[in-house]
Amino acid sequence: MTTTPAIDIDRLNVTYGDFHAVKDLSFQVEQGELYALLGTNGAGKTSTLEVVEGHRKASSGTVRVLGKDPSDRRAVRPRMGIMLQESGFSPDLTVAESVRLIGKLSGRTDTVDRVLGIVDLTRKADTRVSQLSGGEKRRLDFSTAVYGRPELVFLDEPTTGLDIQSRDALWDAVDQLREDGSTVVLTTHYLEEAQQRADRIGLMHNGTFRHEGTVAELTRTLPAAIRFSLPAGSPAPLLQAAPLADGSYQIETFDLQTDLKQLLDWAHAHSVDLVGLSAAPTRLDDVFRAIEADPVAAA
Ligand SMILES: Nc1ncnc2c1ncn2[C@@H]1O[C@H](COP(=O)(O)OP(=O)(O)OP(=O)(O)O)[C@@H](O)[C@H]1O
Repeated sequence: MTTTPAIDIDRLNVTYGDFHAVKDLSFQVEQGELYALLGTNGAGKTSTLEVVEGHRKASSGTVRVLGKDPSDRRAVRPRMGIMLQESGFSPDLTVAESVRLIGKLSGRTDTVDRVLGIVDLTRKADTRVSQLSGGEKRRLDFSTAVYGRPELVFLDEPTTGLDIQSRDALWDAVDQLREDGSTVVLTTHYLEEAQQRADRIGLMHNGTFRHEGTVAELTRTLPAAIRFSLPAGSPAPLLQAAPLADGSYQIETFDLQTDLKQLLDWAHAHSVDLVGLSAAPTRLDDVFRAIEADPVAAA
């Protein structure tokens, strides 16, 4: 049985006057997935999400959210929890009043106590928003994503300003939402979070995808690096080891395990110490840097 995707985007375009911010973008987010929409600054992530969240009209293309047109706010809004970068709660309201307001505005059912417990603000229930710290405000923002266990959750830079404990607690709560069946769309510039959490990633640059897939699929687009130095008087290293400016060597490889074994076998056979040996798999950061450094991609 095929299920309807939580988000289905077909040839989306967003223009601002003459400026083409999103260009023929197509992708789907499956139900229950954690999908990270990542990209360079100005890539078009916010423009895309504004259409998906029903805040902006597409210039052209088709967008379906939970099987509906996102501009049909009454049908879609109660089923979505959106944690923006700034939720803009009134500074005069207390934390409990703000959470109650989320319930009224979203139309979902929950209890204020449960939500405050999840975002760890129970002790601040009667504190005014204006008196919260930056991290506490961010946790209050997160209530919008938690209240009433929405089917589809958007997290826009959710952990910015959070200490490590609050970050862990937020991700535990996201795991819980997913266990309850929610689909999660994440945008973040903390790439290691996307690397750890995302089922799939759409990587945008200049209004379109440069890559889309699992972390393994994205990182497979670039070689991994093995680095080492050799003590003076060592024999010449394997052919594919390129000398670097600091006197060390680097082997770039798409088959880290095989090449590392070959290097270790060579060192053993020649009784050579590989000084400062490191073998780093490709990370999402490397894929990003390669996009920014690529003159064709940057055009
Ligand atoms: N209202 C607007 N009018 C004109 N141009 C806009 C408008 N909103 C966004 N843009 C431009 O569209 C492009 C995409 O912007 P968008 O905010 O969607 O990118 P983003 O991927 O979210 O970027 P960032 O990571 O920097 O937040 C940028 O070049 C931006 O300057």
